[in-house]
Amino acid sequence: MLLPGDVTLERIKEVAPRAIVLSGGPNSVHIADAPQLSPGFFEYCASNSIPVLGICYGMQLLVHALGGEVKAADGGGEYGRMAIRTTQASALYAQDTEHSQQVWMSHGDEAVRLPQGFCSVATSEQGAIVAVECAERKLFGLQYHPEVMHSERGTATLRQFLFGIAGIPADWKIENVLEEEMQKLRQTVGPDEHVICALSGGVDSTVAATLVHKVVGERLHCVFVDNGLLRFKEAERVMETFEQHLHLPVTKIDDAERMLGLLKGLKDPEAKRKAIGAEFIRVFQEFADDFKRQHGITPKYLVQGTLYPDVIESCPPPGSGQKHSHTIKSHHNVGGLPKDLKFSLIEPLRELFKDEVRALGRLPALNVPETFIARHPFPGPGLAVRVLGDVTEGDALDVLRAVDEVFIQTIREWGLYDRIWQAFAVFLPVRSVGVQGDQRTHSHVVALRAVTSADGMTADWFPFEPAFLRAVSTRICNTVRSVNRVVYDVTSKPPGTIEWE
Ligand SMILES: Nc1ncnc2c1ncn2[C@@H]1O[C@H](COP(=O)(O)OP(=O)(O)OP(=O)(O)O)[C@@H](O)[C@H]1O
Ligand SMILES: O=c1[nH]c(=O)c2[nH+]cn([C@@H]3O[C@H](COP(=O)(O)O)[C@@H](O)[C@H]3O)c2[nH]1
Ligand SMILES: NC(=O)CC[C@H](N)C(=O)O
Ligand SMILES: [Mg+2]
Repeated sequence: MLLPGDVTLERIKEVAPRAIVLSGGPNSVHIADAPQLSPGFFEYCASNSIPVLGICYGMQLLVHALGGEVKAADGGGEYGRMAIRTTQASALYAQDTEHSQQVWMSHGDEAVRLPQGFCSVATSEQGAIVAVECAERKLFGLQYHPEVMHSERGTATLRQFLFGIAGIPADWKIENVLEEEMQKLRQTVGPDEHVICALSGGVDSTVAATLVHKVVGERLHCVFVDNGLLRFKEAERVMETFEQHLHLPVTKIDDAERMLGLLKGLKDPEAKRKAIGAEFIRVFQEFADDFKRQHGITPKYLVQGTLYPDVIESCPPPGSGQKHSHTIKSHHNVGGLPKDLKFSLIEPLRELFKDEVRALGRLPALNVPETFIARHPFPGPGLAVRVLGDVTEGDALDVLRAVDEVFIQTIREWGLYDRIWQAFAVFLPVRSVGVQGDQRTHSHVVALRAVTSADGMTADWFPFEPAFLRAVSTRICNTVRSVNRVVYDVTSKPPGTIEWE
């Protein structure tokens, strides 16, 4: 169960957890209204023998609250890949002292002095204390992020905490999620009510639509929006794939002209995201109004394939109690929704991560075709977050479509598509000088990005062979004549994000 950072001890007692994980967060323990542990927290955990694991900010909070010292790191912090090694036997690492691994970091503060009874059990390459414990009181802290796939032994460490130290049974199953979500739907949607599904051709909305269809049948109406921000021939390809593989009725709505009109002159990434989110909803609203005119009934519900990362990165919804998290970017389907939304949202995947959604879709009960499941994610705001600045300026969208197509086709030809989480091109608002056919050119620069990830929360750049990069760059400059320079993005997340805006 997820509880907000300012949860009261009374609420924790009601929930009666068998273990507590204190998560990371953007704050520093020294900031006046940073989240704190409620009075009596440690006494409650000790008297009920509840193990506590603090991760990143959570570890800093444990150290600070129990009398240790946390300071801004001298070297500026650690972001992305870092090597760590254990320094002594510990419960958290199951007494394994020969333990070194690559982990993912994202912090500017560090513990420099530990509370009484605690010891440091691992340090980073840069010398930071990165794992601490007071095994006797079952208190543990990790400065790095064991929950992300790029932390090599992170899952093993979490398993040791939950199943070894806390003794919790491992009984979470994706089959149960399917059953629970279908049950919720049966209770929510009345027998004569109609439902619209925002369907993009991506993994999430396809799995969501298939799940909802199992419950509401032909009262589900899928809407695919061509917002003018799709990739090369994407609208045709998506409609064709739907027809061949997914036997659900889908209406395609062409909204390109209106969407691009709204984006004209917008440069700020958040302004663009908000405009796109609002326009998506306007299209669904118009579809609902048309439906009412034709059938005399207004669809009340809107299904979206929203995932938990979309919620984490977007503006925390009012009333969610998550006042301590930062808006990284407003995903069009969460933070980009207008305030006067007339639909009730149905988001069966809202608490899941992409790897879990893929597992859900592959369950025999849903049996979503692999062509949807294996697709790279593509964001709803589409190429608008890949053309930096005003997307309507010049030929940016067309150039980007052409480059992206060459990049993806080359990846497929080299047999790399399934080894990459997501790959795409970015149009930069700069020009560079080149020479082609002995002539001077002053042309576009594009960046290529390809990353590995499990859930989009963290990512690493994909290590293409030099021969691939050489081939793809030559092919791009030869076929897309207005591009004379190609660069490859070698930034992990953090410190970057996957998309550039
Ligand atoms: N072009 C579109 N038309 C209709 N709905 C869309 C469109 N693009 C996005 N959406 C809605 O917004 C949601 C979030 O988009 P997102 O890209 O995260 O998910 P997805 O497209 O379903 O899956 P993926 O992440 O694999 O691309 C979708 O699940 C869908 O409900
Ligand atoms: O539907 C979406 N609407 C959005 O507004 C949005 N923004 C980012 N993304 C996708 O989310 C994942 C993480 O992206 P970032 O590292 O760029 O935040 C990556 O897979 C991104 O492509 C979005 N998907
Ligand atoms: N990821 C985190 O929890 C970061 C904690 C804190 N904001 C820091 O930068 O050190
Ligand atoms: Mg998508």
